[in-house]
Order: sequence, then C-alpha cells, then structure tokens
Amino acid sequence: MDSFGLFCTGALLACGLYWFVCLLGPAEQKGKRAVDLSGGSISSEKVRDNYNQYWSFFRQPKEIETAEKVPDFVDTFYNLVTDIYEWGWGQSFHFSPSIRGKSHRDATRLHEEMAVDLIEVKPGDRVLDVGCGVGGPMRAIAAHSRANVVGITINEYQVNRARLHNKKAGLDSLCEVVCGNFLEMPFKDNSFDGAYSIEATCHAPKLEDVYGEVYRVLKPGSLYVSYEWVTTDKYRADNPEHVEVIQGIERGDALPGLRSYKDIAEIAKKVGFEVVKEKDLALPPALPWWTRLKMGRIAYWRNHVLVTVLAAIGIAPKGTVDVHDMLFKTADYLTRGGDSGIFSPMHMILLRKPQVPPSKS
Ligand SMILES: C=C(CC[C@@H](C)[C@H]1CC[C@H]2C3=CC[C@H]4[C@H](C)[C@@H](O)CC[C@]4(C)[C@H]3CC[C@]12C)C(C)C
Ligand SMILES: C[S@@+](CC[C@H](N)C(=O)[O-])C[C@H]1O[C@@H](n2cnc3c(N)ncnc32)[C@H](O)[C@@H]1O
Repeated sequence: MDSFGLFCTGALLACGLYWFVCLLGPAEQKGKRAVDLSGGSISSEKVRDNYNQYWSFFRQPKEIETAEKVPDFVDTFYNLVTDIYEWGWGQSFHFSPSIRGKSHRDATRLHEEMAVDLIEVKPGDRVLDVGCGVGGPMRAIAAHSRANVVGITINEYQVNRARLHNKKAGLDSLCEVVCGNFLEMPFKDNSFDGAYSIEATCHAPKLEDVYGEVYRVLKPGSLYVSYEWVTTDKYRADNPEHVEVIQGIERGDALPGLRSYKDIAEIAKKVGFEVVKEKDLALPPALPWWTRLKMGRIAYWRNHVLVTVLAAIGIAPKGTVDVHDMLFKTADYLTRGGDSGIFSPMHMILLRKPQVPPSKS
C-alpha cells in the first residue's frame, strides 16, 4: 500500500473510532446511548402516532384547558422525550445557572442541593419530590441530606428508569419512586417533613391543585420549595415576538399555559401556605442558565444526523426524528426566552404550612 492509501485507511479508521466512541458511545451520564433510544412505554411502531396525537392537543387549545386531559398528554410527552433527554442532557431534567469554573454537572447538583437546604430537613426525615423525572435531583438530594426521598411521576417509564438508577447508585434504601398524579397524590395527610418540586409543577393546568395536594400531605410547620417556570415582568402580551417565544416554549415542553411570576405567591397563599421567600434565581448576578443550551447547538446537529440514520436503518423508532426536531426548535425558543429575559425556569418560592391552619372565614 502506498503512503496515500495508508493515510486514507488511517483517516477512515480514525473517523470510525470517533463515530463509535463519541457519537454512539455513552452520552451525558453513561446509561443512555443513541442506539438505545426508545419511545418510553410506547411501542416502536406507535411512536409517530403518539407524536401526532401530542400535537393534536395544541390544535384544540380548549381541550388542553380541560384539566382532566392534561396528565395523559404530559405522560405521552414524557414517553416521547425521556430517552432523548437522558441521552443529551443527563438524569436531571432541569436548568441551573451557569457557575464560573464549574462543570454543568456540578452546577446542576448545587442547584438541587440548594432546594433541600432551603427546606431544612434532617437525616431520616421523609421528603417528597413532586414530579421526580428519572430521579437525578432525588439522588443528589438524598446523598446530600441523608433524608428519605419519595418521588412521584405520572410516567411509568420514568419510574422504571429512576428505580434502576437508584439501585445502580446504591441509593435505593433512601429513594423511593411512585407512579401517580401529583394532582391527586396517593399519600396520607400530614405525612411528609418537607417537599420540593423542580421544574415540574408548570405541567399542572391549575397550580392551586398541585399546591393544595402538597399542603395536604405536609406536616404542619414544614417547608416546601418550588422552582417554577414563569413569564417575567419583561413579558408583554401585546408583543408578537414575546407571544411567539412563549407559545413555542409551551408547545415544545407540554405546558398547558405558562403563568406569570406574579400569580405564584397569590396561589400559594390561597391554598393556605405562608410565603417565606420568593426570588428569581435566574436574575444577575446569576450567570445565564441558557448558555448550556446555546453551547450545545453543534452537538444537536450531530444528534439530528445520528437520529435520522438510526431511524432510517430501523434501530430507533421512526417518530424519533420528529420528536428530536421538536426539541431542536424548543431549544431555540428557550434560548430566546432567556436572552430576552421574558422567561425564567427558576422562579423560586419557599412556603411553610402553618402550625395552625388559617381560619376559613
Ligand atoms: C423542565 C422541562 C425540561 C427542561 C430541559 C431539561 C429540556 C428542555 C429542552 C430539552 C432539550 C432540547 C434540545 C435537545 C437536543 C436537540 C437533543 O439533541 C439532545 C437533548 C436536548 C438538549 C433536550 C434536553 C432536555 C431539555 C434541555 C420541561 C419539559 C417542563
Ligand atoms: C421536567 S421534568 C422534571 C423532573 C425532575 N424534577 C428533574 O428536575 O429532573 C417534570 C416531571 O414532572 C412530572 N409530572 C408532570 N405532570 C405530572 C402529574 N400530573 N403528576 C405527576 N408527575 C407529573 C413528569 O412526569 C416529569 O417527571
């Protein structure tokens, strides 16, 4: 073989190796690889139909408003996106402010630990994770606080993923996962020492329903912290560009309608909570939470090619390409929401269930 042939063979081998290790190999947190992408609890052949069904909710906005249909629509959404999220983002399905000199993983963990520090729980306490995903936050919080964490998610596929990760992390004695609706929780009154929700209650059609449930299951005197998705004071409903961005975020994230930051405390008080603290964690001096999304753009193009090839050769379900495409566009809307400051995914509210319930009069 002449030197040119040798060079070509070497280059081909290097490309193949890069493809295998970097593209098909372990992603964010090992565990999920492109070749393992599935439609969650939906069988491969039905992924595309379910994706179309997901979109049909947005063609009938009146129906989204009927609260009973929302949990099913959210469940379908998480069947479609859970594997892609894990593959391309990791086991924590939320944002966090960037921190100079720290990795995304560390910034994510610190954002999670802050939640449990705020609710002041002790080792051995029973803490509720409202909308737990595949349990990234739950594991960080259990390891940090040594509290017993009970997570609830509407999506059965996530329950199985979370249990698997808990076991692998050796945290299954501290972490429990329940499949259920946070609008009607299968827990006794006054049975938790604390609760938190990280970017999950935005899926509730009426915030008072989920806050009311958290209030019911908390012991008197205990604390609940929530990181809420909201529109900020910069949002103008008469600005078509603002409306386009917010609607884009709602469609790509299974949201029945984003709330204004102003409504959160009012709703919490209505169900009986005392507001201890409220702060938008996205505001300066915090560094932008959307930098990670922006920086990932080249990787998303690569992922797009990979998903298209895998779906074409029958390894990934056909509809995966549509779902990935939707997320690709969503990333852009979220970035625009962050850049313009009209949207925050981390409006923090810290609430206390009073020792004595407020009188009804
Ligand atoms: C709280 C919610 C989810 C927030 C984020 C975890 C996700 C929002 C948008 C998601 C993503 C967008 C682009 C994807 C990319 C095209 C793909 O190649 C790899 C995965 C993404 C980066 C994906 C990861 C998760 C998000 C950032 C909502 C639902 C309330
Ligand atoms: C964006 S994910 C966040 C998950 C987790 N908090 C995290 O940060 O990794 C939102 C979670 O809320 C859950 N969820 C949404 N609506 C729900 C409902 N009605 N009942 C229970 N869980 C729900 C979803 O299943 C998902 O697990």
